[in-house]
Amino acid sequence: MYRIKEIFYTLQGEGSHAGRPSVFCRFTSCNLWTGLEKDRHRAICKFCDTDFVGTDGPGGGRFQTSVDLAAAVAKAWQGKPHPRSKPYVVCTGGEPLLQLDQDAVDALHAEGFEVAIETNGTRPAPNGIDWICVSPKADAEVVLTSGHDLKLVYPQPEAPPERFEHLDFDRFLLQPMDGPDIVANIQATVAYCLEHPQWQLSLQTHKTLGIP
Ligand SMILES: C[S@@+](CC[C@H](N)C(=O)[O-])C[C@H]1O[C@@H](n2cnc3c(N)ncnc32)[C@H](O)[C@@H]1O
Ligand SMILES: Nc1nc2[nH]cc(C(=O)O)c2c(=O)[nH]1
Ligand code: SF4
Ligand SMILES: [Mg+2]
Repeated sequence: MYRIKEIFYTLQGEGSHAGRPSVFCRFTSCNLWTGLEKDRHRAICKFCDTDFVGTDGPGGGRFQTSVDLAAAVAKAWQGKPHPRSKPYVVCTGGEPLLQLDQDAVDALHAEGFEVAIETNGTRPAPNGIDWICVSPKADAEVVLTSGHDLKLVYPQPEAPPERFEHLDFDRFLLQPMDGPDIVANIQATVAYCLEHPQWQLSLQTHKTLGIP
């Protein structure tokens, strides 16, 4: 059984696929925060911008089988078929790797999707995921040490970018931490990238665009 907060169609807002039409499948629950505001101060990850509690969002629910889940994702896709572009699903959360298993990846592929994931990197991934974005958190060990994007929210004083530079990723991105200090964080992120060109800026474009 898969517990899903919401399933929706939008543009990928962040990372190296920003702008790509995508179905977002947001898994309920995270291993680094309960998702409740009363617990935020003692969470391992304290800056989360997302509601991943429950199954009550648009398209959310409990899906008994991987085939049911993949069918719901396919139903959410609104793009016209094209020979050179597959439908694209981004599994996120919450922490998707608490639930996303080999069956679910295979069922999404069987529905014709290219499968992407946004993860905190603290759990191993099933085989065959087409695009892996790991976003490390200061106080949580990364076990998923290879993938496509390494997207670090910046600044996290206990997680400087140098700590991750040796990992096996195609791209290294810094994403300004949203919250009360967003203006200063954008400035600091731009300055860091200009000095360390192995890092590139990732903005959360969906927030500026006012889309989900
Ligand atoms: C909500 S998380 C869900 C996936 C997974 N749990 C993770 O942390 O990667 C999706 C993305 O949003 C980023 N994120 C969360 N809160 C943020 C914030 N306040 N500012 C910038 N990025 C944030 C995460 O680092 C991650 O890259
Ligand atoms: N448009 C859009 N792009 C995103 N990229 C990663 C997101 C996430 O919450 O994982 C996200 C999101 O919530 N919306
Ligand atoms: S690991 Fe991801 S989902 Fe969990 S609290 Fe942090 S940003 Fe939110
Ligand atoms: Mg988000």
